[in-house]
Amino acid sequence: MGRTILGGVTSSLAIPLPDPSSVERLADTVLPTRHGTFRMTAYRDDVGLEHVVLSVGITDESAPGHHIGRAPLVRVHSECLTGDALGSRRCDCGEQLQRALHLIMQDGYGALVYVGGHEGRGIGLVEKLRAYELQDTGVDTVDANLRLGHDADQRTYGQTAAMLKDLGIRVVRLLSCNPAKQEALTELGVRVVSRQSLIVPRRPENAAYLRTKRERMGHDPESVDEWQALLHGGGVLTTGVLTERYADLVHPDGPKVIAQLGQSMDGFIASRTGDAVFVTGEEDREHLHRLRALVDAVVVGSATAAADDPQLTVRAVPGPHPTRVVLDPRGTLPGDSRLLTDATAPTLWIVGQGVEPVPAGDHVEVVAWHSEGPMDPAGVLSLLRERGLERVLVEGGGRLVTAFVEAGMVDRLYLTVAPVLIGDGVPGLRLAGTDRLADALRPPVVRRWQAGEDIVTELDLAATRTASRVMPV
Ligand SMILES: Nc1nc2c(ncn2[C@@H]2O[C@H](COP(=O)(O)OP(=O)(O)OP(=O)(O)O)[C@@H](O)[C@H]2O)c(=O)[nH]1
Ligand SMILES: [Zn+2]
Repeated sequence: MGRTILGGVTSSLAIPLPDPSSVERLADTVLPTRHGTFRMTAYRDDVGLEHVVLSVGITDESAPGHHIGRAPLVRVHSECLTGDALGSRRCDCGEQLQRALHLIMQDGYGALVYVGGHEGRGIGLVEKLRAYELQDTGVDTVDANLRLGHDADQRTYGQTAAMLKDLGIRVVRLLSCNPAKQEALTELGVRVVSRQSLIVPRRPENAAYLRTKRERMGHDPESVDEWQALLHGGGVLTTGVLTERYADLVHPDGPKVIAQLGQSMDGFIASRTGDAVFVTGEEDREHLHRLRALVDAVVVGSATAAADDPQLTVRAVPGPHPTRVVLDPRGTLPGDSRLLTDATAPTLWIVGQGVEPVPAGDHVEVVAWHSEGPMDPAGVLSLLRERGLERVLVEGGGRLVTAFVEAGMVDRLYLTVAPVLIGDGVPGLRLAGTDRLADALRPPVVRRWQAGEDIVTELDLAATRTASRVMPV
Protein backbone atom coordinates (compact mmCIF):
# COMPACT_ATOMS: atom_id res chain seq x y z
CA MET A 1 0.00 0.00 0.00
CA GLY A 2 1.02 3.59 0.19
CA ARG A 3 0.88 4.74 -3.45
CA THR A 4 -1.91 7.08 -4.33
CA ILE A 5 -3.11 7.31 -7.85
CA LEU A 6 -4.05 10.86 -8.72
CA GLY A 7 -5.67 11.31 -12.10
CA GLY A 8 -4.18 8.03 -13.27
CA VAL A 9 -0.66 9.08 -12.43
CA THR A 10 1.16 7.76 -9.41
CA SER A 11 1.97 10.81 -7.38
CA SER A 12 5.66 11.41 -7.17
CA LEU A 13 5.14 12.51 -3.60
CA ALA A 14 3.78 9.17 -2.44
CA ILE A 15 6.61 7.56 -0.53
CA PRO A 16 6.70 3.76 -0.39
CA LEU A 17 5.80 3.06 3.19
CA PRO A 18 7.89 0.96 5.47
CA ASP A 19 5.66 -1.77 6.78
CA PRO A 20 7.07 -2.97 10.08
CA SER A 21 5.94 -6.42 11.09
CA SER A 22 8.37 -7.60 13.75
CA VAL A 23 9.62 -5.98 16.91
CA GLU A 24 12.36 -6.45 19.44
CA ARG A 25 11.73 -5.80 23.13
CA LEU A 26 14.49 -3.54 24.39
CA ALA A 27 13.35 -2.22 27.79
CA ASP A 28 10.82 -3.14 30.45
CA THR A 29 10.32 -0.66 33.26
CA VAL A 30 7.57 1.23 35.10
CA LEU A 31 6.03 4.65 34.52
CA PRO A 32 4.20 6.46 37.31
CA THR A 33 1.54 8.76 35.76
CA ARG A 34 -1.36 10.82 37.00
CA HIS A 35 -3.53 7.74 36.41
CA GLY A 36 -1.32 5.37 38.36
CA THR A 37 1.80 3.34 37.69
CA PHE A 38 1.98 1.41 34.44
CA ARG A 39 4.40 -1.20 33.25
CA MET A 40 6.23 0.36 30.30
CA THR A 41 7.74 -1.84 27.63
CA ALA A 42 9.81 -0.43 24.78
CA TYR A 43 10.28 -1.87 21.31
CA ARG A 44 12.10 -1.19 18.09
CA ASP A 45 10.67 -2.62 14.90
CA ASP A 46 12.35 -4.01 11.81
CA VAL A 47 12.36 -0.63 10.05
CA GLY A 48 13.90 1.12 13.06
CA LEU A 49 10.80 2.84 14.47
CA GLU A 50 10.38 2.97 18.24
CA HIS A 51 7.16 2.15 20.12
CA VAL A 52 6.05 1.73 23.72
CA VAL A 53 3.32 -0.18 25.50
CA LEU A 54 1.88 0.99 28.82
CA SER A 55 0.14 -1.88 30.54
CA VAL A 56 -1.43 -2.96 33.76
CA GLY A 57 -2.14 -6.52 34.90
CA ILE A 58 -0.10 -7.97 32.02
CA THR A 59 2.89 -10.04 33.03
CA ASP A 60 5.06 -12.42 31.09
CA GLU A 61 3.89 -15.20 33.39
CA SER A 62 0.15 -14.56 33.17
CA ALA A 63 -1.91 -16.10 30.43
CA PRO A 64 -3.84 -13.07 29.18
CA GLY A 65 -7.23 -13.78 27.74
CA HIS A 66 -7.98 -16.13 30.59
CA HIS A 67 -7.76 -13.54 33.33
CA ILE A 68 -11.09 -13.90 35.15
CA GLY A 69 -12.68 -14.73 31.85
CA ARG A 70 -12.09 -11.32 30.30
CA ALA A 71 -9.96 -10.02 27.49
CA PRO A 72 -7.68 -7.08 28.32
CA LEU A 73 -8.81 -3.56 27.41
CA VAL A 74 -6.49 -2.39 24.65
CA ARG A 75 -5.98 1.01 23.03
CA VAL A 76 -3.89 1.26 19.87
CA HIS A 77 -2.89 4.90 19.90
CA SER A 78 -1.33 6.61 16.90
CA GLU A 79 1.45 9.02 17.73
CA CYS A 80 0.30 12.66 17.49
CA LEU A 81 2.80 15.22 18.73
CA THR A 82 0.38 18.12 18.45
CA GLY A 83 -2.47 16.40 20.26
CA ASP A 84 -0.69 14.13 22.71
CA ALA A 85 2.15 16.38 23.86
CA LEU A 86 1.14 19.92 22.93
CA GLY A 87 -2.54 19.80 23.85
CA SER A 88 -3.80 20.68 20.35
CA ARG A 89 -7.52 21.11 19.90
CA ARG A 90 -7.40 20.50 16.17
CA CYS A 91 -7.82 16.80 16.90
CA ASP A 92 -9.04 14.60 19.77
CA CYS A 93 -5.87 12.54 20.24
CA GLY A 94 -4.64 14.06 23.51
CA GLU A 95 -7.93 13.64 25.29
CA GLN A 96 -8.38 10.14 23.90
CA LEU A 97 -4.92 9.23 25.15
CA GLN A 98 -5.61 10.40 28.69
CA ARG A 99 -9.08 8.88 28.74
CA ALA A 100 -7.73 5.55 27.52
CA LEU A 101 -5.00 5.49 30.16
CA HIS A 102 -7.59 6.29 32.81
CA LEU A 103 -9.94 3.51 31.64
CA ILE A 104 -7.17 0.94 31.41
CA MET A 105 -5.86 1.75 34.88
CA GLN A 106 -9.38 1.70 36.27
CA ASP A 107 -10.01 -1.68 34.68
CA GLY A 108 -6.76 -3.02 36.05
CA TYR A 109 -6.21 -5.23 33.03
CA GLY A 110 -5.14 -3.80 29.72
CA ALA A 111 -2.58 -2.03 27.57
CA LEU A 112 -2.05 1.10 25.54
CA VAL A 113 0.11 0.56 22.50
CA TYR A 114 1.69 3.88 21.53
CA VAL A 115 2.55 3.46 17.88
CA GLY A 116 5.49 5.42 16.54
CA GLY A 117 5.55 6.34 12.85
CA HIS A 118 1.77 6.81 12.83
CA GLU A 119 2.01 10.60 13.07
CA GLY A 120 -0.47 12.26 10.71
CA ARG A 121 -2.11 8.89 9.95
CA GLY A 122 1.23 7.67 8.70
CA ILE A 123 2.38 10.67 6.65
CA GLY A 124 4.68 12.16 9.27
CA LEU A 125 4.64 15.37 11.29
CA VAL A 126 5.73 17.87 8.63
CA GLU A 127 3.33 16.45 6.06
CA LYS A 128 0.52 16.60 8.63
CA LEU A 129 1.29 20.25 9.24
CA ARG A 130 1.27 20.87 5.49
CA ALA A 131 -2.14 19.18 5.47
CA TYR A 132 -3.18 21.57 8.24
CA GLU A 133 -2.18 24.48 5.97
CA LEU A 134 -4.56 23.16 3.34
CA GLN A 135 -7.24 22.62 5.96
CA ASP A 136 -6.82 26.26 7.00
CA THR A 137 -8.11 27.13 3.52
CA GLY A 138 -11.21 24.98 3.92
CA VAL A 139 -10.08 21.60 2.55
CA ASP A 140 -11.11 18.69 4.77
CA THR A 141 -8.66 16.26 6.40
CA VAL A 142 -9.15 13.54 3.79
CA ASP A 143 -8.74 15.75 0.73
CA ALA A 144 -5.77 17.51 2.28
CA ASN A 145 -3.91 14.21 2.46
CA LEU A 146 -4.90 13.32 -1.09
CA ARG A 147 -3.82 16.68 -2.48
CA LEU A 148 -0.42 16.19 -0.93
CA GLY A 149 -0.18 12.87 -2.68
CA HIS A 150 -0.82 10.63 0.30
CA ASP A 151 -3.55 8.16 1.08
CA ALA A 152 -6.24 9.31 3.48
CA ASP A 153 -4.85 6.84 5.99
CA GLN A 154 -1.45 5.20 5.50
CA ARG A 155 -1.14 3.44 8.85
CA THR A 156 -0.33 -0.25 9.12
CA TYR A 157 -0.58 -2.34 12.26
CA GLY A 158 1.94 -5.16 11.88
CA GLN A 159 4.14 -3.66 14.61
CA THR A 160 1.10 -3.48 16.94
CA ALA A 161 0.21 -7.13 16.41
CA ALA A 162 3.86 -8.05 17.03
CA MET A 163 3.97 -6.12 20.32
CA LEU A 164 0.69 -7.60 21.53
CA LYS A 165 1.97 -11.04 20.67
CA ASP A 166 5.20 -10.40 22.52
CA LEU A 167 3.16 -9.50 25.62
CA GLY A 168 1.06 -12.64 25.26
CA ILE A 169 -2.07 -10.72 24.25
CA ARG A 170 -4.07 -12.51 21.58
CA VAL A 171 -7.59 -11.43 22.50
CA VAL A 172 -8.56 -7.80 23.13
CA ARG A 173 -11.40 -5.49 23.97
CA LEU A 174 -10.49 -2.61 21.68
CA LEU A 175 -10.91 1.04 22.60
CA SER A 176 -11.38 2.88 19.30
CA CYS A 177 -13.93 4.72 17.19
CA ASN A 178 -12.38 3.43 14.01
CA PRO A 179 -13.79 0.16 12.61
CA ALA A 180 -10.84 -0.04 10.17
CA LYS A 181 -8.47 -0.51 13.12
CA GLN A 182 -10.53 -3.44 14.31
CA GLU A 183 -10.44 -4.99 10.84
CA ALA A 184 -6.71 -4.46 10.48
CA LEU A 185 -5.98 -6.11 13.82
CA THR A 186 -8.32 -8.99 13.09
CA GLU A 187 -6.54 -9.65 9.79
CA LEU A 188 -3.27 -9.74 11.69
CA GLY A 189 -4.57 -12.48 13.98
CA VAL A 190 -5.56 -10.40 17.02
CA ARG A 191 -9.01 -11.46 18.19
CA VAL A 192 -11.13 -8.38 18.88
CA VAL A 193 -13.98 -9.59 21.10
CA SER A 194 -15.52 -6.13 21.32
CA ARG A 195 -14.87 -2.57 20.33
CA GLN A 196 -15.73 0.32 22.59
CA SER A 197 -15.80 3.79 21.13
CA LEU A 198 -13.62 6.32 22.80
CA ILE A 199 -15.56 9.50 22.31
CA VAL A 200 -14.27 12.62 24.02
CA PRO A 201 -15.97 16.02 24.22
CA ARG A 202 -16.11 17.94 20.97
CA ARG A 203 -14.39 21.33 20.80
CA PRO A 204 -15.30 24.18 18.45
CA GLU A 205 -11.82 23.85 16.91
CA ASN A 206 -12.10 20.14 16.10
CA ALA A 207 -15.82 19.81 15.32
CA ALA A 208 -15.31 19.85 11.55
CA TYR A 209 -12.39 17.39 11.75
CA LEU A 210 -14.41 14.95 13.87
CA ARG A 211 -17.37 15.27 11.51
CA THR A 212 -15.15 14.42 8.53
CA LYS A 213 -13.81 11.35 10.33
CA ARG A 214 -17.37 10.16 10.86
CA GLU A 215 -18.67 11.04 7.42
CA ARG A 216 -15.70 10.11 5.25
CA MET A 217 -13.63 7.68 7.31
CA GLY A 218 -16.33 5.51 8.82
CA HIS A 219 -15.78 6.47 12.45
CA ASP A 220 -18.52 5.91 15.00
CA PRO A 221 -21.25 8.52 15.39
CA GLU A 222 -20.76 11.02 18.14
CA SER A 223 -23.57 10.16 20.42
CA VAL A 224 -24.54 6.60 20.89
CA ASP A 225 -26.98 6.04 23.70
CA GLU A 226 -24.98 3.69 25.83
CA TRP A 227 -27.88 1.71 27.21
CA GLN A 228 -29.57 1.40 23.80
CA ALA A 229 -26.26 0.18 22.33
CA LEU A 230 -26.10 -2.52 24.99
CA LEU A 231 -29.72 -3.52 24.42
CA HIS A 232 -29.05 -3.84 20.72
CA GLY A 233 -26.49 -6.52 21.09
CA GLY A 234 -23.35 -4.62 21.88
CA GLY A 235 -21.69 -4.76 18.46
CA VAL A 236 -20.17 -1.35 18.93
CA LEU A 237 -20.10 -0.13 22.46
CA THR A 238 -19.66 3.29 23.89
CA THR A 239 -17.44 4.05 26.80
CA GLY A 240 -19.14 4.61 30.07
CA VAL A 241 -20.15 3.09 33.31
CA LEU A 242 -23.00 0.99 31.90
CA THR A 243 -20.79 -0.46 29.19
CA GLU A 244 -18.14 -1.17 31.75
CA ARG A 245 -20.66 -3.03 33.91
CA TYR A 246 -22.82 -4.84 31.40
CA ALA A 247 -20.88 -5.32 28.14
CA ASP A 248 -19.87 -8.85 29.17
CA LEU A 249 -23.51 -9.86 29.42
CA VAL A 250 -24.32 -8.98 25.81
CA HIS A 251 -21.18 -10.49 24.37
CA PRO A 252 -21.72 -13.75 22.42
CA ASP A 253 -19.09 -15.51 24.55
CA GLY A 254 -20.30 -13.85 27.74
CA PRO A 255 -21.88 -15.48 30.78
CA LYS A 256 -25.17 -17.22 30.03
CA VAL A 257 -26.51 -17.91 33.49
CA ILE A 258 -26.39 -15.13 36.03
CA ALA A 259 -27.87 -14.89 39.49
CA GLN A 260 -28.51 -12.05 41.87
CA LEU A 261 -29.32 -11.62 45.53
CA GLY A 262 -29.83 -8.52 47.62
CA GLN A 263 -29.09 -9.17 51.24
CA SER A 264 -28.36 -7.61 54.62
CA MET A 265 -24.87 -7.38 56.05
CA ASP A 266 -25.69 -10.46 58.10
CA GLY A 267 -26.78 -12.42 55.06
CA PHE A 268 -30.58 -12.31 55.08
CA ILE A 269 -32.83 -11.49 52.13
CA ALA A 270 -35.96 -10.88 54.23
CA SER A 271 -37.08 -10.67 57.84
CA ARG A 272 -38.34 -13.81 59.58
CA THR A 273 -41.92 -13.02 58.56
CA GLY A 274 -40.75 -12.93 54.95
CA ASP A 275 -40.92 -9.14 54.70
CA ALA A 276 -38.51 -8.21 51.92
CA VAL A 277 -39.65 -4.61 51.21
CA PHE A 278 -36.90 -3.40 50.69
CA VAL A 279 -33.54 -4.79 51.72
CA THR A 280 -31.47 -2.97 49.09
CA GLY A 281 -32.12 0.50 47.71
CA GLU A 282 -33.36 2.20 44.57
CA GLU A 283 -30.06 1.99 42.69
CA ASP A 284 -29.83 -1.75 43.21
CA ARG A 285 -33.38 -2.04 41.91
CA GLU A 286 -32.31 -0.21 38.77
CA HIS A 287 -29.34 -2.57 38.41
CA LEU A 288 -31.69 -5.55 38.77
CA HIS A 289 -33.99 -4.17 36.08
CA ARG A 290 -30.99 -3.72 33.76
CA LEU A 291 -30.07 -7.37 34.33
CA ARG A 292 -33.65 -8.38 33.51
CA ALA A 293 -33.57 -6.33 30.31
CA LEU A 294 -30.37 -8.02 29.16
CA VAL A 295 -31.52 -11.63 29.65
CA ASP A 296 -34.06 -13.79 27.87
CA ALA A 297 -35.59 -15.31 30.99
CA VAL A 298 -35.85 -14.66 34.71
CA VAL A 299 -36.32 -17.67 37.00
CA VAL A 300 -37.90 -17.62 40.45
CA GLY A 301 -39.06 -20.28 42.87
CA SER A 302 -42.76 -20.60 43.64
CA ALA A 303 -42.29 -19.80 47.34
CA THR A 304 -40.71 -16.46 46.48
CA ALA A 305 -43.32 -15.79 43.82
CA ALA A 306 -46.06 -16.48 46.36
CA ALA A 307 -44.44 -14.44 49.14
CA ASP A 308 -43.36 -11.36 47.18
CA ASP A 309 -45.83 -11.47 44.29
CA PRO A 310 -43.22 -9.94 41.94
CA GLN A 311 -43.88 -8.66 38.41
CA LEU A 312 -40.35 -9.47 37.15
CA THR A 313 -40.74 -6.94 34.34
CA VAL A 314 -38.40 -4.11 33.31
CA ARG A 315 -39.74 -0.83 34.64
CA ALA A 316 -36.87 1.15 36.10
CA VAL A 317 -35.09 1.48 32.73
CA PRO A 318 -36.16 1.17 29.08
CA GLY A 319 -35.78 -2.36 27.76
CA PRO A 320 -37.57 -5.56 26.81
CA HIS A 321 -39.22 -7.73 29.41
CA PRO A 322 -37.77 -11.21 29.87
CA THR A 323 -39.88 -14.35 29.90
CA ARG A 324 -40.81 -14.98 33.52
CA VAL A 325 -40.21 -18.54 34.61
CA VAL A 326 -41.58 -19.91 37.85
CA LEU A 327 -40.55 -23.30 39.19
CA ASP A 328 -43.52 -24.74 41.00
CA PRO A 329 -43.09 -28.45 41.79
CA ARG A 330 -46.20 -28.68 43.98
CA GLY A 331 -48.41 -26.17 42.19
CA THR A 332 -48.57 -23.73 45.10
CA LEU A 333 -48.46 -20.51 43.07
CA PRO A 334 -51.71 -18.65 43.89
CA GLY A 335 -54.03 -18.13 40.92
CA ASP A 336 -54.22 -14.40 41.60
CA SER A 337 -50.44 -13.86 41.59
CA ARG A 338 -49.23 -11.20 39.17
CA LEU A 339 -47.15 -13.65 37.14
CA LEU A 340 -50.42 -15.36 36.23
CA THR A 341 -52.74 -12.34 35.96
CA ASP A 342 -50.51 -9.61 34.49
CA ALA A 343 -49.97 -10.13 30.76
CA THR A 344 -47.19 -7.55 30.33
CA ALA A 345 -44.69 -10.36 29.69
CA PRO A 346 -44.95 -14.09 28.98
CA THR A 347 -44.84 -16.48 31.92
CA LEU A 348 -43.56 -20.03 31.76
CA TRP A 349 -45.10 -21.95 34.63
CA ILE A 350 -43.17 -25.14 35.19
CA VAL A 351 -45.16 -27.46 37.43
CA GLY A 352 -44.44 -30.90 38.90
CA GLN A 353 -45.98 -34.02 37.42
CA GLY A 354 -49.56 -34.55 38.46
CA VAL A 355 -50.14 -30.92 39.37
CA GLU A 356 -53.41 -29.54 38.03
CA PRO A 357 -52.69 -25.83 37.44
CA VAL A 358 -55.48 -23.29 37.85
CA PRO A 359 -56.59 -21.70 34.56
CA ALA A 360 -54.53 -18.65 33.65
CA GLY A 361 -54.29 -16.03 30.89
CA ASP A 362 -52.94 -16.51 27.38
CA HIS A 363 -49.57 -15.12 28.38
CA VAL A 364 -49.02 -18.18 30.60
CA GLU A 365 -47.59 -21.38 29.18
CA VAL A 366 -47.81 -24.34 31.53
CA VAL A 367 -45.12 -26.99 31.20
CA ALA A 368 -45.21 -30.23 33.14
CA TRP A 369 -41.80 -31.28 34.45
CA HIS A 370 -40.60 -34.29 32.47
CA SER A 371 -39.99 -36.64 35.38
CA GLU A 372 -41.01 -37.41 38.92
CA GLY A 373 -37.59 -36.29 40.09
CA PRO A 374 -36.73 -32.81 41.35
CA MET A 375 -36.45 -29.79 39.06
CA ASP A 376 -32.69 -29.89 38.80
CA PRO A 377 -30.97 -26.70 37.59
CA ALA A 378 -29.32 -28.37 34.58
CA GLY A 379 -32.68 -29.78 33.47
CA VAL A 380 -34.39 -26.42 33.90
CA LEU A 381 -31.71 -24.66 31.84
CA SER A 382 -31.91 -27.17 29.03
CA LEU A 383 -35.71 -26.85 28.98
CA LEU A 384 -35.27 -23.07 28.64
CA ARG A 385 -32.60 -23.46 25.95
CA GLU A 386 -34.98 -25.65 23.92
CA ARG A 387 -37.30 -22.66 23.89
CA GLY A 388 -34.56 -20.29 22.75
CA LEU A 389 -34.11 -18.80 26.21
CA GLU A 390 -30.32 -18.73 26.42
CA ARG A 391 -29.48 -15.95 28.79
CA VAL A 392 -31.01 -16.61 32.15
CA LEU A 393 -31.19 -14.64 35.37
CA VAL A 394 -31.85 -16.68 38.51
CA GLU A 395 -33.47 -14.04 40.64
CA GLY A 396 -34.49 -15.75 43.84
CA GLY A 397 -35.10 -16.64 46.43
CA GLY A 398 -32.12 -17.75 48.41
CA ARG A 399 -32.80 -21.45 48.10
CA LEU A 400 -33.20 -21.38 44.34
CA VAL A 401 -30.03 -19.35 43.84
CA THR A 402 -28.20 -21.71 46.22
CA ALA A 403 -29.39 -24.75 44.25
CA PHE A 404 -28.20 -23.26 40.95
CA VAL A 405 -24.86 -22.23 42.44
CA GLU A 406 -24.31 -25.62 44.09
CA ALA A 407 -25.11 -27.37 40.83
CA GLY A 408 -22.30 -25.34 39.24
CA MET A 409 -24.72 -23.75 36.79
CA VAL A 410 -24.19 -20.06 37.57
CA ASP A 411 -21.53 -18.15 35.61
CA ARG A 412 -21.83 -14.81 37.38
CA LEU A 413 -23.32 -13.91 40.73
CA TYR A 414 -24.29 -10.34 41.58
CA LEU A 415 -24.46 -10.03 45.33
CA THR A 416 -25.70 -6.72 46.72
CA VAL A 417 -25.13 -6.07 50.40
CA ALA A 418 -27.15 -3.36 52.14
CA PRO A 419 -26.04 -1.69 55.37
CA VAL A 420 -28.81 -3.25 57.42
CA LEU A 421 -28.69 -5.93 60.14
CA ILE A 422 -31.81 -8.05 60.07
CA GLY A 423 -30.64 -10.36 62.87
CA ASP A 424 -32.82 -13.27 61.90
CA GLY A 425 -34.77 -14.01 58.78
CA VAL A 426 -34.76 -15.69 55.40
CA PRO A 427 -31.17 -16.57 54.51
CA GLY A 428 -29.57 -15.69 51.20
CA LEU A 429 -26.92 -18.03 49.83
CA ARG A 430 -26.44 -21.13 51.97
CA LEU A 431 -23.82 -23.40 50.49
CA ALA A 432 -23.07 -26.79 52.03
CA GLY A 433 -20.04 -25.33 53.81
CA THR A 434 -16.54 -26.58 54.37
CA ASP A 435 -14.64 -27.55 57.51
CA ARG A 436 -11.50 -25.76 56.47
CA LEU A 437 -11.67 -22.13 55.48
CA ALA A 438 -9.04 -22.88 52.90
CA ASP A 439 -11.64 -24.99 51.07
CA ALA A 440 -14.21 -22.20 50.96
CA LEU A 441 -15.26 -20.86 47.58
CA ARG A 442 -13.37 -17.65 46.77
CA PRO A 443 -14.60 -16.59 43.36
CA PRO A 444 -12.67 -13.86 41.54
CA VAL A 445 -14.33 -10.46 41.82
CA VAL A 446 -15.06 -9.16 38.32
CA ARG A 447 -16.35 -5.78 39.48
CA ARG A 448 -17.55 -4.09 42.60
CA TRP A 449 -19.41 -0.82 42.82
CA GLN A 450 -21.43 1.28 45.16
CA ALA A 451 -25.16 1.54 44.41
CA GLY A 452 -26.45 4.24 46.72
CA GLU A 453 -25.87 2.90 50.20
CA ASP A 454 -25.32 -0.65 48.97
CA ILE A 455 -22.30 -2.47 47.54
CA VAL A 456 -22.73 -4.66 44.48
CA THR A 457 -20.11 -7.35 43.98
CA GLU A 458 -19.97 -9.32 40.74
CA LEU A 459 -18.41 -12.72 41.26
CA ASP A 460 -17.04 -14.95 38.51
CA LEU A 461 -18.40 -18.35 39.50
CA ALA A 462 -17.49 -19.85 36.12
CA ALA A 463 -13.83 -19.47 37.08
CA THR A 464 -14.36 -21.54 40.23
CA ARG A 465 -15.90 -24.36 38.21
CA THR A 466 -12.73 -24.97 36.29
CA ALA A 467 -10.82 -25.29 39.57
CA SER A 468 -10.32 -28.82 40.86
CA ARG A 469 -12.85 -28.37 43.61
CA VAL A 470 -15.95 -30.46 42.97
CA MET A 471 -19.15 -28.64 43.71
CA PRO A 472 -21.42 -30.50 46.10
CA VAL A 473 -24.86 -31.08 44.65
N1 LIG B 1 -3.00 13.58 7.98
C1 LIG B 1 -3.65 14.03 9.05
N2 LIG B 1 -3.50 13.36 10.19
C2 LIG B 1 -4.16 13.80 11.26
C3 LIG B 1 -4.98 14.94 11.23
N3 LIG B 1 -5.50 15.14 12.48
C4 LIG B 1 -5.00 14.13 13.25
N4 LIG B 1 -4.20 13.32 12.52
C5 LIG B 1 -3.51 12.11 12.92
O1 LIG B 1 -4.46 11.07 13.01
C6 LIG B 1 -3.97 10.07 13.86
C7 LIG B 1 -5.14 9.62 14.72
O2 LIG B 1 -6.12 9.11 13.89
P1 LIG B 1 -7.66 9.43 14.06
O3 LIG B 1 -8.29 9.35 12.71
O4 LIG B 1 -7.83 10.71 14.84
O5 LIG B 1 -8.23 8.31 14.97
P2 LIG B 1 -8.03 6.75 14.83
O6 LIG B 1 -6.71 6.41 15.45
O7 LIG B 1 -8.24 6.29 13.43
O8 LIG B 1 -9.27 6.18 15.63
P3 LIG B 1 -9.45 6.11 17.21
O9 LIG B 1 -8.93 4.78 17.60
O10 LIG B 1 -10.88 6.27 17.47
O11 LIG B 1 -8.65 7.23 17.79
C8 LIG B 1 -2.84 10.69 14.64
O12 LIG B 1 -1.64 10.08 14.21
C9 LIG B 1 -2.85 12.15 14.24
O13 LIG B 1 -1.55 12.68 14.12
C10 LIG B 1 -5.13 15.63 10.00
O14 LIG B 1 -5.87 16.59 9.87
N5 LIG B 1 -4.43 15.14 8.94
ZN1 LIG C 1 -4.05 14.20 16.86
